[in-house]
Amino acid sequence: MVDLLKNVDLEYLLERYPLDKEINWGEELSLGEQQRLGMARLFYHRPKFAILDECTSAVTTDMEERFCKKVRAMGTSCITISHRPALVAFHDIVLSLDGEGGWDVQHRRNDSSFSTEESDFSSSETNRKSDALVVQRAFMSRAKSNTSLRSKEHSYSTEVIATSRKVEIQPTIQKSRIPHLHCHPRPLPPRVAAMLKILVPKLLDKQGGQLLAVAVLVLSRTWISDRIASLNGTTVKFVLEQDKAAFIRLIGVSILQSAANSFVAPSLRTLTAKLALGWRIRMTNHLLRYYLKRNAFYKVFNMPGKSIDADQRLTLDVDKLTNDLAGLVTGMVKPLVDILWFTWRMKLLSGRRGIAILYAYMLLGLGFLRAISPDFGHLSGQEQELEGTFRFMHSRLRTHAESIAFFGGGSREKAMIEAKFMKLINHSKILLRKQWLYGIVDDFVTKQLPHNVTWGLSLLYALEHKGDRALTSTQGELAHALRFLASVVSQSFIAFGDILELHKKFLELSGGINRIFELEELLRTAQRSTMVSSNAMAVASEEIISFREVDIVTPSQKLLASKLSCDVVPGKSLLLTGPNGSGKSSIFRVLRDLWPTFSGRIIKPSEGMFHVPQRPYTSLGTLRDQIIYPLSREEAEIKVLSLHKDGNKSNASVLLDDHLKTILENVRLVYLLEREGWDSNPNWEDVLSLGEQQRLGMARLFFQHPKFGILDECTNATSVDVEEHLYRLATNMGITVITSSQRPALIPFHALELKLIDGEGNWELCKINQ
Ligand SMILES: Nc1ncnc2c1ncn2[C@@H]1O[C@H](COP(=O)(O)OP(=O)(O)OP(=O)(O)O)[C@@H](O)[C@H]1O
Repeated sequence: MVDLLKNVDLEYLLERYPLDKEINWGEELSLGEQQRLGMARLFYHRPKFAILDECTSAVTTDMEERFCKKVRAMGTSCITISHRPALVAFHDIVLSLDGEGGWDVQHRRNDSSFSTEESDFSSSETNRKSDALVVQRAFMSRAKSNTSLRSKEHSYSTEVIATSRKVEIQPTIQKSRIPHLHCHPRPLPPRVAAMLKILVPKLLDKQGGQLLAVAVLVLSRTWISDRIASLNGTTVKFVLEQDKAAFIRLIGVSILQSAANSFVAPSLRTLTAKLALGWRIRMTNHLLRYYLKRNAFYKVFNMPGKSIDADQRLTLDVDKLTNDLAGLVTGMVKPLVDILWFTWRMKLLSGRRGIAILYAYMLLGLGFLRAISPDFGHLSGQEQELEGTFRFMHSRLRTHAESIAFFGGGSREKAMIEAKFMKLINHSKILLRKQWLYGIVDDFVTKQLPHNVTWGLSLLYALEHKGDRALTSTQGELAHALRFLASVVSQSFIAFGDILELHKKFLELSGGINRIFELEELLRTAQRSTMVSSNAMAVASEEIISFREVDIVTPSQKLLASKLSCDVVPGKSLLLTGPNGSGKSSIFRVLRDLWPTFSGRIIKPSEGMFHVPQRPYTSLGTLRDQIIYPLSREEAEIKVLSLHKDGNKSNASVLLDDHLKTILENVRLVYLLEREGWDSNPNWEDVLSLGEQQRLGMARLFFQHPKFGILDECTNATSVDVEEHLYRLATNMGITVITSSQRPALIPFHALELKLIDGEGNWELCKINQ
């Protein structure tokens, strides 16, 4: 393993992460590091044939050539998909496709030149064909003269104008830095208070009305239960007295009561569901307000050493919590009302002694059950977390379906998904077992044993009852009273059971509340976490992007660039170079406030800066939405109107589409418009190639037309000529760019080069002399 990592220059990962540690590699490794890991995988498997699909586009050309040599030495035959002419030297056949059905195969001759076997390229019929021809020529000229491109690349000289102080690795200093997102978890009571503030901000609103209606319905249900209990006793009395007329009257009353009861129960259920829905809206809106502000979602997902399943918490957990809470309102009000009502009834029937016996039993039972109850809150919190991990495994599979399918990784993924599923199931089984055992004791104490208490109380009542037992009327009265007493006692015990149940529900709820409010607290902290040290500050200026003595530090506290200082003024673009993992994208993350600044000063425009990231992103929506992202159509129309200084809103839509069409022509994607039209809505990530997605990224830049463009290797899947064309366009439009790239062909478009030397803090700023 160590040798494999050495082969791809990743041995430093062993110092950072022990071999057996599970981390979120996708988030913690740079794209180049991930691609090198991919090559390590290839060297490990040593296959006879390998298909390499632009899998080294983010590593330097030198390293790519080194990999090709090693693959050859292993005796592996490759089919390589690439835009880099340098790789032709390692292949015997070149197949070029023009995307219009045309293709061309060239074979290597003995003298290393290539002969065309079959060609379908006619004199440029379409733009795409002419593009393909340019690419093909670039490949062939590279094959003929392997050095010609290099000599072109090296026709620029650089002059060092600033450099970092020599940085030695100082683990103790790095350890003492403050983590990127850090907050102290609060105890449960303040979290409950915060939740109540969100859910019930005032009593007199729609939700307050619903809450009141629930309380009224619960009261009426208790009253109806009491009446039914009383009727129960009265039936026996009338049966004993054989009073037919009274009996029929009683049946009439009973039917009316049953009808009322039928109305109350479903209404209560519906109102409770409405209450839950209302609370879900409030809670979700509250969380979304922080989640999608100032990129808090990024900070939460990129916490070092801790993975927060925010998606699960925002969706299923909030739903469960609000449903449980609404259920708790009836669950809490009902037993409390019941217990008060029936206590009063008990007092009338059996006096203080009866109540004392009843309460003594209840308190003892409650104490006993509390003592033996497992920590259901923690257990159900854990269950929700495991549920979240299981879902996450499936959503990862969906996101990376194509790569996994190419690797044939189905069975490995199955094993991993099954492992997570088993963990969830085992936990659920433990929880079920604990619930079952607790349920037995709970049932015995709250439902079974109370029968004996009822008997005891009935005996007490009968002993104290005065009257002639021989008389039928006395017997009837006694029978009525005893049945009523039995009903009252049993209702009291049901209420008592519900109160004990509440304890269990509270415990379970506390797990949900803790999960949601842990996220809420992190999101709030993320709003404030941009500047960490008191020395650090950000200043807005329209004309410059400047780093003054800024430390670039990863979330896992590794120093990448020490006291970085450099200025980018309009017209003087900056090229950022350095080996994979040296911190090029990290500088952009700090610039965009995704990672906090620990020291120094960053000066940047408050607007007029547009980032095109390394990994392309396609949003949901039409082709139009892709180009204008992140603006909405209305905002884009306003932008175009102001661009054309046209106040006529009815023209906006046509003007916008014309403008976007020109941009598509510029990035050579107009065939997408012909193929898909303006309004189709496919899943763009699936229907566009990586290079097409990258060109769309550049189309976004041209639409935004900012003063500064931050381009993070966002054209490395396009051919060199297209890349040069795109940069020429940006320069002509007056966009000053800060580019992270491994491609020397981009040097002419920049005035400065910032070299990150080793990813250990050292850097060098050079002036490019054209
Ligand atoms: N979220 C993170 N948590 C911890 N470490 C990270 C995180 N993101 C990146 N890193 C580490 O920081 C270092 C710099 O990463 P960065 O993405 O800036 O590299 P890069 O120079 O842009 O590389 P490439 O050329 O491969 O794109 C890498 O070693 C990477 O492993």
